[in-house]
Amino acid sequence: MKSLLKLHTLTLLGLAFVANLGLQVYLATGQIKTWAEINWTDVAGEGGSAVLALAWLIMLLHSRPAGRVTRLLALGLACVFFSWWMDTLDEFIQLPELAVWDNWLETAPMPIGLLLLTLGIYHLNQEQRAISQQMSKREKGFREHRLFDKLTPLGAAEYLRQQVQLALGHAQAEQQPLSLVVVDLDDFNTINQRYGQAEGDAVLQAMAQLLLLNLRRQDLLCRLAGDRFVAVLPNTGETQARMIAEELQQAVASLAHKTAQHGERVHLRASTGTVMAFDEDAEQLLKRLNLNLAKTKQQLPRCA
Ligand SMILES: Nc1nc2c(ncn2[C@@H]2O[C@H](COP(=O)(O)OP(=O)(O)OP(=O)(O)O)[C@@H](O)[C@H]2O)c(=O)[nH]1
Repeated sequence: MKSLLKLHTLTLLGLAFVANLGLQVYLATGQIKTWAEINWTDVAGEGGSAVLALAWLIMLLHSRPAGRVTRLLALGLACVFFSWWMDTLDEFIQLPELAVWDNWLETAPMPIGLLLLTLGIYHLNQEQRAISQQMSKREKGFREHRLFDKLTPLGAAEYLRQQVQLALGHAQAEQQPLSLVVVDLDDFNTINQRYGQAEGDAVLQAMAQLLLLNLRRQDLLCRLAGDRFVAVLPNTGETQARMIAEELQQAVASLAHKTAQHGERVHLRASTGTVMAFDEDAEQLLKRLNLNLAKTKQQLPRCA
């Protein structure tokens, strides 16, 4: 309540001043009614409405940040309150028969207040729409964020599937070849075991950077899972894809990654696989790519 008073002192003081001014004008020009002359049903109806309008105003000021919408709604409610307040006052104070100005004081603020409230609600509606748009953008951003790998700056498996599907569409439309290359570290598990998970993470991050450096601008690199990376190569036939795979394999073997703890060189080796797209969907193409890699892996001598 204290903070509410601090923030909206002027509004509330202004309203208290105007309400008091109305009371003083009525007291100066009229006469206080006797108990018997007071219509208590009117007092309850008009006074109750005034109290409610004041309660709405306080709740509004308490819950909304300062700004145009709050100003319009607050002013509107203040006018409505004032109108009902003056209405209530004349239940207690008898004004001269000939006075007409009191009608203006009671009636005029009401339509002005309702007009301001309408304007306020209109702008509130606009404000809500803008907020909803912002929220849905954020939600989309969040959903897309989930498509990206947390360790490397690369797209993750779902993103890869989506991009392969798109690339297949483009390749078909442009009658151009499309190939995929998979690069998978050999015995990566041993690196984790020997140097720890954190060092394993560092190796995967270095791998991502290294592969990116060795690919062309038009290629897209994603992390399919664990130590498995897939590059989507547009406008690339099988022979060229094999050459790129070979280069990537050599780059991995030449990488002199040093451990963070003792600066020890970690010797890396990778197996690769390639596929060129035919008349198939992303799922089938990736399956073929994984099978191709599995065949290569089978031929590897197993490390102890
Ligand atoms: N440090 C680290 N390890 C991971 C991450 N994701 C998966 N791994 C580990 O990577 C290892 C992958 O094991 P495997 O699929 O057997 O691969 P590999 O040891 O390279 O064996 P081959 O591929 O057959 O040569 C598992 O031990 C996983 O726990 C990660 O984000 N960080």
